[in-house]
Amino acid sequence: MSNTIYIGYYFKVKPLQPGVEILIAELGYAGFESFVETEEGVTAYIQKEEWKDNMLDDIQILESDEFEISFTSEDIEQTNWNEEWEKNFNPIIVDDKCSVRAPFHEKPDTEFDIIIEPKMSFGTGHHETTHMMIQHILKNDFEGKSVLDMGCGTGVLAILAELKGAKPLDAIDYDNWCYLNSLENVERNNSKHITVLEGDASLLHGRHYDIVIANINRNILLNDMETYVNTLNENGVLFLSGFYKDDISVIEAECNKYSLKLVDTLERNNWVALKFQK
Ligand SMILES: C[S@@+](CC[C@H](N)C(=O)[O-])C[C@H]1O[C@@H](n2cnc3c(N)ncnc32)[C@H](O)[C@@H]1O
Repeated sequence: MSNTIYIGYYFKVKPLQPGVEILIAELGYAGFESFVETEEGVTAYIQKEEWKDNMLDDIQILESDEFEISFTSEDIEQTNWNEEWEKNFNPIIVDDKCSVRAPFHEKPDTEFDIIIEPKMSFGTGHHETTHMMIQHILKNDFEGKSVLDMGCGTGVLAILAELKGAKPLDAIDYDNWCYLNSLENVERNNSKHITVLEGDASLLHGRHYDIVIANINRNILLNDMETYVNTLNENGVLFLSGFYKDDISVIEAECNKYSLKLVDTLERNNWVALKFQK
């Protein structure tokens, strides 16, 4: 193990749920790499050289009146993340049909069983947006469809889409950790039709899909929407998440510009996941 020094930020969150989930998502977007949840709060880690003094400025939940959040920080030696995860990562089951678990959990009795090496990537199914995207995939037809999972994190959504019969599939993430973790998970789940790529929307030129799944965040989605739409086949379907209920109008307006129609909305703890039809 290297001697990388991390800054560990320990946040106490009251009330814990759903505050802790929102906090983790916002810290993840800000650049924190790893999180360990306990019953009292969450410790967020970032490499010392990645830390910038203004990093907490955009964490909206810290300004919220709904939650009381205090934090302390300290320099720490690199932790064995897997060990920490093993202590704190519970399997999840979505709609009695799909389990997402780590290799060290017992196999549940579900139609779809996905094994994720948790490590540091987003996408263990615990976040509301991943949960709702799994629900969308479960209730839609993927048989024989070509699929793009943009911002794939652990690759969980692409893996489920393949289990539902989709092929071929591309899973793309601009983060090297997520790219490597997706490769590992694709192999572990024996997903034969998924190609994992490292990069962003600039990779999409000349590629076409029946279904595009993108659980990223409001600003990236707005910025890259035209590229997503151009990559979508006629009558294609676009699933979007990574933003709050309040953002629906701006996301829908952007989609309407390209004649995409909002046909289904899921909501969970103020987060939403939308289905658009081309
Ligand atoms: C909210 S996570 C979703 C992960 C996974 N798809 C899930 O549903 O759990 C967003 C992912 O998008 C990636 N990402 C953010 N901006 C991106 C961009 N411009 N292009 C590609 N990936 C991006 C992040 O690295 C992160 O893994």
